[in-house]
Amino acid sequence: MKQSGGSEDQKRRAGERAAARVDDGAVVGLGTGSTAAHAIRELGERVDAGLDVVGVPTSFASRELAREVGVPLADLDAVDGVDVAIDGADQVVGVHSDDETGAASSVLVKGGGAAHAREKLVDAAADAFHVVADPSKLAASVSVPVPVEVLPAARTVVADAVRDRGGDPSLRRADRKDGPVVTDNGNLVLDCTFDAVDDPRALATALSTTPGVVEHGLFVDLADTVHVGTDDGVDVHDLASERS
Ligand SMILES: O=C[C@H](O)[C@H](O)[C@H](O)COP(=O)(O)O
Repeated sequence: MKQSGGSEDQKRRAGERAAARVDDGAVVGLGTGSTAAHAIRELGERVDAGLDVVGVPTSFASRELAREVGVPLADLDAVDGVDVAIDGADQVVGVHSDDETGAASSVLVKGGGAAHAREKLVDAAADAFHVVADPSKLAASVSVPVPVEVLPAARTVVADAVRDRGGDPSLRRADRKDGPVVTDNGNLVLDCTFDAVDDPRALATALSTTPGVVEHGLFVDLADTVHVGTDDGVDVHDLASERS
């Protein structure tokens, strides 16, 4: 499921640039995935150099990495708010590296690592949500499967509901375990392929209102800034200012 055509250097540039924007004293949402990991490592370096931050992890993996690099941690319900979240994406729709189209709105597809439920919770709670990506993630429309985390007992009824909307749900299987991927929350993931997603907002609402769905991977208009690491720098798309 997890694929990215981007290079590690591109991801590192994006992650480091976003981490460089974190102010002293901030509560920081720590995203999941290989690109967000670069931001967490950079935050660790900055903590070593004296930066005072508290990280709110979005997954077992981001918690482990933050512990390893020395970023102090707190749970979401133990902080007064989240100042900034830094997170990756499997696809960033509506932002183009050549600025062919405006970036007044954006849709992210997340959940390639099955972390999207906690990611959405933390990213949406943040005053500023910085996405970190490489150019391979940019797309004109949603063209990757949409991950849907479901209660285990709901997998067949949610799969039926997805089919009713023209989607093709597939239970995510584990790589090195027989059976399905089980999320950090003890749930299952349906990867839902749609031929065309003409109205991502409508699909997001439909999925959110389907009983048994814990969370889906469509993040509509949540991102404030997208940092796209390139071969020689970082393209920064400030969506918040373009929306206002
Ligand atoms: O569940 C995982 C997350 O949504 C990740 O942020 C997303 O899959 C992107 O990961 P990566 O930066 O490794 O491509």
